[in-house]
Amino acid sequence: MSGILRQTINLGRLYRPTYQISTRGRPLSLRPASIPRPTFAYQRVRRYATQPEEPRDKDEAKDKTPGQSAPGMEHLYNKGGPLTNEKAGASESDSLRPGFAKLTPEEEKELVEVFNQIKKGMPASMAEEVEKSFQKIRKDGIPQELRDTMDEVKQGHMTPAVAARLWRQVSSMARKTAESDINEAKGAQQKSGAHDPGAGSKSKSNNKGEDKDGPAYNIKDIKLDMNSIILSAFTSYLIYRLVVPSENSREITWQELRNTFLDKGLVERLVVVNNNKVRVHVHQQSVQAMYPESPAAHGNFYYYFSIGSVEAFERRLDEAQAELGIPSSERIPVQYSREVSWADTILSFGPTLLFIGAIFWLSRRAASGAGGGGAGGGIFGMGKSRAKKFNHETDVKVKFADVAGMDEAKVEIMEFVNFLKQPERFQKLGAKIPRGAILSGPPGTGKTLLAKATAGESGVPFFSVSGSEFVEMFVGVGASRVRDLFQNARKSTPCIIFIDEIDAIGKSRSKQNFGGGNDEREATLNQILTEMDGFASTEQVIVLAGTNRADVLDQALMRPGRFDRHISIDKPTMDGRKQIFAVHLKNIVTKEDIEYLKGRLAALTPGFSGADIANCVNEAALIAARGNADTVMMIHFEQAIERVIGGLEKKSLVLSPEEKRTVAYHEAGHAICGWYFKYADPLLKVSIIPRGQGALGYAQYLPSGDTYLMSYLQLLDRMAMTLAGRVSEEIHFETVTSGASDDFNKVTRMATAMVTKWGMSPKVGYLYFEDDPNQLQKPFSEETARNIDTEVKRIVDEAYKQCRDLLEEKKKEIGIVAEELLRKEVLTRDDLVRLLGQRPFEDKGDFSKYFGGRGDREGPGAGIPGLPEKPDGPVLPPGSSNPAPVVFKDLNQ
Ligand SMILES: Nc1ncnc2c1ncn2[C@@H]1O[C@H](COP(=O)(O)OP(=O)(O)OP(=O)(O)O)[C@@H](O)[C@H]1O
Repeated sequence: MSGILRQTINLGRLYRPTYQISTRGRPLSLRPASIPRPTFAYQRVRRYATQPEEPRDKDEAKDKTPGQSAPGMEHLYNKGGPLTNEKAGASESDSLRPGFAKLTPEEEKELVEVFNQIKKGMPASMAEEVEKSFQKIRKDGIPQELRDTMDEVKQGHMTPAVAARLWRQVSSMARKTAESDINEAKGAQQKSGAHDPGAGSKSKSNNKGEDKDGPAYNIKDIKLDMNSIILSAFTSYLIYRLVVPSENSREITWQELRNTFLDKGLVERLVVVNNNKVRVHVHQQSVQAMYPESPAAHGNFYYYFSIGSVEAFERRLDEAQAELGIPSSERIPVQYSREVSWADTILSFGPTLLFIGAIFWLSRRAASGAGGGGAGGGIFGMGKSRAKKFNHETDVKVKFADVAGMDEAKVEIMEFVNFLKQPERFQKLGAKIPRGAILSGPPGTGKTLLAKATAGESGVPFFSVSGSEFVEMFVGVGASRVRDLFQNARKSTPCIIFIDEIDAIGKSRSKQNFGGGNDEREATLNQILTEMDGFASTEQVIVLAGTNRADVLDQALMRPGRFDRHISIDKPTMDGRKQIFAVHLKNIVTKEDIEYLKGRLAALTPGFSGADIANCVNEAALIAARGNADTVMMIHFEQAIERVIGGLEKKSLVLSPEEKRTVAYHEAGHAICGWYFKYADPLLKVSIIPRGQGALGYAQYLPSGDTYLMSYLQLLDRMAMTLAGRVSEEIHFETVTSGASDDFNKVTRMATAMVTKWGMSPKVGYLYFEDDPNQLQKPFSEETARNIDTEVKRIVDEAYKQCRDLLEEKKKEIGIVAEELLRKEVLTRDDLVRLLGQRPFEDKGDFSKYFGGRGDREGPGAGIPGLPEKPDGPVLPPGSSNPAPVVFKDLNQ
């Protein structure tokens, strides 16, 4: 603004008679020197510093006729030169719109350049539009207020507020231009309508923008008008040019400055910028009078020259002024300024700003995701639920018929299906349907399958998500995903949500806080609780959740109104396994008698989960395919089962003859005990081929059925049988090996359970002690501890004695079996019958049915549920601590 003021004052001064100027003082604000000066001295000021020098003689005046270029600067604005203004005719400036200012020649030139640039490769129609816009700017100029702001920017006052003003003015200009175009078009139309009555009637409807034939205008047209967009772009470009002023200045040399401006008194002041550049501010009116075509005659232009050092520049300037005879009081003012360009500042702060901006943006996005939920919330959609939606028509094809062997669970869950199918049946009696059910059970028992089948039967969409998918490192994301999931579910009611592994988030809050809380998990759990509470009782959203650890779940989840039902799904029974085999055998090509096959396989696979069975069947098919068999045969199934139980055969592991011998006698000891103890499980197979992890030998026993109770005698027989490997080593070798450690582990656990849980020790009594590893203090006294230790030892010793007695007695038989084992590596039940004769006890039930009915009956309740075929305690090589698969694991639970 101050620049503009100064200009007007200068303008006024230029036309004042010289005497006025010489007698009247100048405004104080402009010239700080208030020292009284003689008129002479004042006039000298005019001549050298603020006014063009008057021609000393007429000849000189002739040389300086207006319209001439500054000497030495002709190349800049000669005819056709870059700064000439030949195109801007006087007639065009006459047609300026009120409030508009014309473009300067160099602005116009830049426009031409930009236009030529963007026209390249542009479709003809669009180029035409651009051309039109260009002509419009040339003709109309730009609004004066915009020009003022641009001048302000030029003076170096570019603040965010000025930038915002600029932008507003540019857009307003674009809008006004578009509006004027529209008005012109309307006017033209109305004019033509005046001659044509038909068209006139149409023009009425035009006002409402409803004319179907002619162009209709409304506010949308203005917003999207091509001209306005291009106009905006052009003007923005001009502003850019102003902000980056390289094009609005020209470098000159000291000589040029002297000859062209300094000597002629055209220099108003000099500004030393950043100690390396001097900006020359000239008396614009004087320059305009002397060199009308010079770009310096316009407000937006200045010359500059570079300097090596400020001192050298000052010296030179002093010398020059001294030469010109300028008195020291009237010398050209020199200012010193330090300028940092707007763009440079932004660039230097750029990385920091970018970083701060990125963090701000990310946190905003995360917060919006966490807080707002809804679709697409969160950082990269983080707050969005990852639940997979299955469409009941296309994706969920599972029906209850595909879920075998869990009849009770099916009955329980059937109620949900009925509710989803016929809600009114329940509602009319005022019944509230359970909100959800927790399906708990060991891995692979078909919890997900059952949930899917529920959706398949009810014919509703099914949202499946795992509990761990709610857990993320960002706080609030879990809760947000829960919200999103339930929101989506509500949109597709009736539907079923299935949250697998809910223990990942639903752990008891008091338990998980032990040793440090987890607020994120707690917030997620709270959100689930809230969402489940939030259902209206008529809302048909059923939430099913699966877990292997129902015991760790928060009680709040289990209360009525949330997961009202608790459906426990155990590993399948013999009958269940048969049914599951039947389901999976449907897809297998086999010529075996399916009825017999599924029975035998079920008998062979006690303790298998549904997933194990599915895997076994698939494995059998793979083995058959590997052997190029046409159909899958019994042998393939047996190999598959063995592989699933014992692991892969380790053919690469070569044992020394001594080690092999030890393993053979160890396994023979187990086999003999299994054969001659009444309550031992019937032996199916014994092998000394290393398998799986660290197991050097392997004996497979087969419980005749699913057993739920174990007698003292049964347990004792089993323990004796487990110790048989070590006892056999003791009897047949000089020394013993480390291979029986896993056997001892099992025996100890079994004996401890007998004493502390099953009330089988008269000395300890009928007490139950929880063996919680997190318990810091034992729940019994020192004396009881001592008693437990003594009793455990007594029971193990008893089992040992029983085993030793038998093996001493059957030393010869052990030798026979061991030598045969060394020869054949694998012995089946038939081999044992051949070597030892019929087992002295009768086999019963499924065993006799599916394994030839040979042998004798086995002891009552020989099997333990879930622990059927037992890879016997392995014989480990010395130094190895890797135990064989745990056999009696369930006894401790
Ligand atoms: N009762 C069953 N009838 C038929 N197939 C079954 C049954 N149970 C399990 N399966 C088979 O096992 C596979 C895995 O079962 P599913 O995923 O339902 O187990 P899960 O209990 O959810 O396991 P996890 O607890 O590990 O999530 C099923 O796809 C199916 O092939």
